[in-house]
Amino acid sequence: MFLTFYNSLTKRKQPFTPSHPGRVTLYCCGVTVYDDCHLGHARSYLGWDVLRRYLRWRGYVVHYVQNFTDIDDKILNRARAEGTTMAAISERYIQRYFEDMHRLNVMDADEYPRVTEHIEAIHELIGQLEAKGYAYAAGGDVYYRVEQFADYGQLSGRSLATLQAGASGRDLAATAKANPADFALWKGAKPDEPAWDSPWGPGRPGWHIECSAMIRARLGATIDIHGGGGDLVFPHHENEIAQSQAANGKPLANYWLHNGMVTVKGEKMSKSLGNFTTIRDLLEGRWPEYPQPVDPMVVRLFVLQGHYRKPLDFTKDAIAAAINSWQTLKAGLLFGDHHGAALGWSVAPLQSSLQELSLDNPWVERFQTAMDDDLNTPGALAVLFELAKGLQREGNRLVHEGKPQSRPDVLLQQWQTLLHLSQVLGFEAKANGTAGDLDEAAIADLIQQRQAARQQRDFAMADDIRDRLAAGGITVVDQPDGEVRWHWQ
Ligand SMILES: Nc1ncnc2c1ncn2[C@@H]1O[C@H](COP(=O)(O)OP(=O)(O)OP(=O)(O)O)[C@@H](O)[C@H]1O
Ligand SMILES: [Zn+2]
Repeated sequence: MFLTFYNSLTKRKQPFTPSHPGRVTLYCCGVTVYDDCHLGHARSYLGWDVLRRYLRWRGYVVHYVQNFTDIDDKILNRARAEGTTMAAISERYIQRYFEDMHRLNVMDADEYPRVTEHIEAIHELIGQLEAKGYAYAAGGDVYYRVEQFADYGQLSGRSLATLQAGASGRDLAATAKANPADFALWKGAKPDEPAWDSPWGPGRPGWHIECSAMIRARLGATIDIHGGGGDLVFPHHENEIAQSQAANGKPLANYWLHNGMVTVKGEKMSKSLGNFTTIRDLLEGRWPEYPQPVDPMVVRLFVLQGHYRKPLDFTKDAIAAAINSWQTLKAGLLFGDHHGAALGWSVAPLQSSLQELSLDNPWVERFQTAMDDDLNTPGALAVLFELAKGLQREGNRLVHEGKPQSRPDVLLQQWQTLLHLSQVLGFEAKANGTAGDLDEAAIADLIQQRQAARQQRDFAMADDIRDRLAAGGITVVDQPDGEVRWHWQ
């Protein structure tokens, strides 16, 4: 079995071979830090988190770098609106980025370079491009001369001729560009804007140059994998390639991976369209469609139930389905906590390492086959759900019939397999203390409210309360005699 990725550069699935055996260099474009992250961002970084976890699980040492764009018009506008500095805005949203990602159990990157820390490296790169004839200064700006780079369009498939035909005369008139397809490497300072000194006069870097400079500074000329959202293919990634390859004389990345968009009614979720839901609003019960706290693992499940390259529509139904699925998976993950003692297990949950799990374990094999196939997380999750459902059935037998069908050691192995494989996808269940957890008084209260709603034939309200209980891990069972029982899932 070998690992394959769909490479956007070659437009086909390819076996993965890193430049140095056993080691992987990975760079993913990071956020522009002017506001809270929405679910589109969550998808992107959850996706790369799983890529990274999976590479590690496959035995690679991964060096993962993700930038923060901390120089940008949007940050500047926000700073102006709040009467503060770009640095203060960036700092705030970098901290909030970490809070959000930690809640989603996204592992920290090895390095988080910022543009403001790489001004020198950017100057050096622009200087080299200029010396090689790929860049020219004009009107206080510096532009990349696209015509000079024969491979322009290799990633996006857009030819220079089409780009030129599509560019309006206005583009050219508004700047000092020689050709409408050229793009800014350095933007001359405008009055009242933060500016950095440079050999071309004061100003600030264009957007694309930052990634080329940071990749070279932190990871070298050629990296194994470059990731980012599909919306970045053109112009951002095309321009990264043009800059890096022209300056270094080597390819920028051997594999390009792009995630599909989170959409709302078919449109990309984005700040500019105003159709976004932030991660924290969803987790903290402020999404009007589902005004209850959502477990961060539900977000992870919502994302991973789709293949990373496909669009993913954010709807109430999709979240409700993920809530249900998480209850199943969580019950499986907590099987040992709930039933281990009754089964006479003495082994602490994660004591056995993966190596100790039998290699011909069919679940591990199926999981790996799915993930090796361009990170087929829906396929991998199907394996986890099969395990979780089997354990849940056995838990019920144990509770209701006094003993399970399978031997306790077989169940132990299944449970440990489930824990291990879930961790590869970043799923962890806590027995207590998750956002949705309720204490017994609150449960009794909600059950009473549900009964009252049912008596008033307000079934929508009754269902909402049952969902709220389910989100807290409680199953409500209506007895034929009208009694209501509940149990932890
Ligand atoms: N709706 C989305 N679905 C999936 N990925 C997204 C979505 N929106 C942004 N991303 C990805 O998140 C990463 C960070 O994006 P960035 O900070 O540039 O946001 P953006 O695209 O400007 O978003 P917005 O337009 O909402 O501000 C990029 O890789 C981008 O492709
Ligand atoms: Zn980038």
